[in-house]
Amino acid sequence: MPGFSQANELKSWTELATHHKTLSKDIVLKEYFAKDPQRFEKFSRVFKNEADGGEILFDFSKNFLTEETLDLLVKLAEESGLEKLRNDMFAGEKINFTEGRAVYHVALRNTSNTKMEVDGKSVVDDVNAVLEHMKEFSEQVRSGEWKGYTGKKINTIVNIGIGGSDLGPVMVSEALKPYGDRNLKLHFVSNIDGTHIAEALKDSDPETTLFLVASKTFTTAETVTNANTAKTWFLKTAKDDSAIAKHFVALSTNESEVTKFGIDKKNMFPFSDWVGGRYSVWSAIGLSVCLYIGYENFYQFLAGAHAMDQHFLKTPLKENIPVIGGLLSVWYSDFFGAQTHLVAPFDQYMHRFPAYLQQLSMESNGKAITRDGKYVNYTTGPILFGEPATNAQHSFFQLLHQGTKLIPTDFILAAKSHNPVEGNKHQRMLASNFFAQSEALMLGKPDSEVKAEGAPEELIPHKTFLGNRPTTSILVDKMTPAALGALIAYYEHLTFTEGCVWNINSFDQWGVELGKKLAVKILGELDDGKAGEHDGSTSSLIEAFLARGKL
Ligand SMILES: O=P(O)(O)OC[C@H]1O[C@H](O)[C@H](O)[C@@H](O)[C@@H]1O
Repeated sequence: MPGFSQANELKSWTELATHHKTLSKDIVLKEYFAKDPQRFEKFSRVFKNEADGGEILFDFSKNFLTEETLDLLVKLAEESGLEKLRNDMFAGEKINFTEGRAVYHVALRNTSNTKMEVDGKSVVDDVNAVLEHMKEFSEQVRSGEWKGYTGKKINTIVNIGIGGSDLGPVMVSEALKPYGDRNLKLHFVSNIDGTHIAEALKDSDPETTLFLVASKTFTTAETVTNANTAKTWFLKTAKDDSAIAKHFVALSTNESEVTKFGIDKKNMFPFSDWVGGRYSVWSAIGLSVCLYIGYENFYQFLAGAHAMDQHFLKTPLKENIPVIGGLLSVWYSDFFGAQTHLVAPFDQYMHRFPAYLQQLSMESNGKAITRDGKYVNYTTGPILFGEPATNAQHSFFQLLHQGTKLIPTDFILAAKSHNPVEGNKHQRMLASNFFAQSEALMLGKPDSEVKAEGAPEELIPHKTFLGNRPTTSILVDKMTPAALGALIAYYEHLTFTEGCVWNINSFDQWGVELGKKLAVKILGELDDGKAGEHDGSTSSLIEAFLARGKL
């Protein structure tokens, strides 16, 4: 435990509160740029990705910060024990103390084969053995050497998993679609809503479909139910249980449940309990991605994340890109009263990125209890949301520009498009919006300008934009596997930094449990056809469902 309970007991927190009083009255971003021609240089950082030689430019200069702010925020990180907690994570210490586990997803992408241990035992060989198995298997499936039970090549992959066993694989395979094998059809089935599995099966042929049952625990009701439905569907045609081995593999930590389900141990891709669900795309859970983009690209994805890990581990805090991102988030949440964090990728392939980040951020830092068991005296994890731009501009950006809320926003763009159609015209239009949005959010539009344009007097307030809305712009060279790996790792370490300052355990998820238990109880009532003891609303709703939903 760190030497403090509540973050707002820290000296730097009090100093930040005093600093905030003056800065919040004074800061007008456009004026700060006018006053300081070096502002961009001071507050932007370039990440050099050793994995593929690419760069990612993080421009923090359109945020509410001065050199004093940054120094105080760095002091806050130091006082909160960020360096120790980070080093403990990289040393395999059990920093997820409520579950007695190490937090070691960084060991899954240890492409430099650095010594990494848990309980004094190296994990490097085990991690590499699973990667080797993934390589061999993905090459066999992609080449057609792996055959279905009637001797046909696999052309459809159905990943059955939910939460971290779904969001990472879907997001990454969508984001890296340009690297995908288009002869492989991918389906991701997560929802217990029968529609999800039914639609995937309608589109699949049992002779050529491979099911990946992805579940860390292998006890998640949705996944086990969907997997059993898939098995029944498959056996209806295949008839013989021995055919399962060619069509079902498991990605899990739970060997006994996997074998109980009927999947052979040799078709199981294991990982360890020190991999949290929302950090598991780097593990065997990423097999669908590996099958789709091929092992070399998957390995590059890991290497890009590893490069960001090394940056996070070794760079002084003031230059440390994810640390700055995390501290800014704390700054907005706890001193400016921001409730949200918007992430808008200017990249259609990244359309599931905000959904992925929602689990990463909100399952990690949606907590209110400090590491020593007290209720926090301040606000913690923001509500993260987002949609790809430019679409988002045409829906909810109105609220960003003229609403009453402060919404710290990240914009992400890759300079080089994978599809430079029409002589790159689309890309230039996309990029022009990326620049225009952050500029407009900062500059606003004063009433004098609206007036000068000849707007009628009564419309002037409606057409005026206050501006001074903060944004972080993230410019990637090209969205390669290594760049995406680094970008995800950036958000992971940003989330880590926030949780450390707030002194909460970012690595458990007890909050998900209650709903699951209640659902099991009510399922029994639905099976019996009668509502049990509930409040008036819940029993009436159950009765109404029973009356209307009869088959
Ligand atoms: O991979 P599984 O064990 O099936 O878990 C899937 C998901 O279920 C949960 O309820 C957790 O909140 C998630 O963190 C997890 O990713």
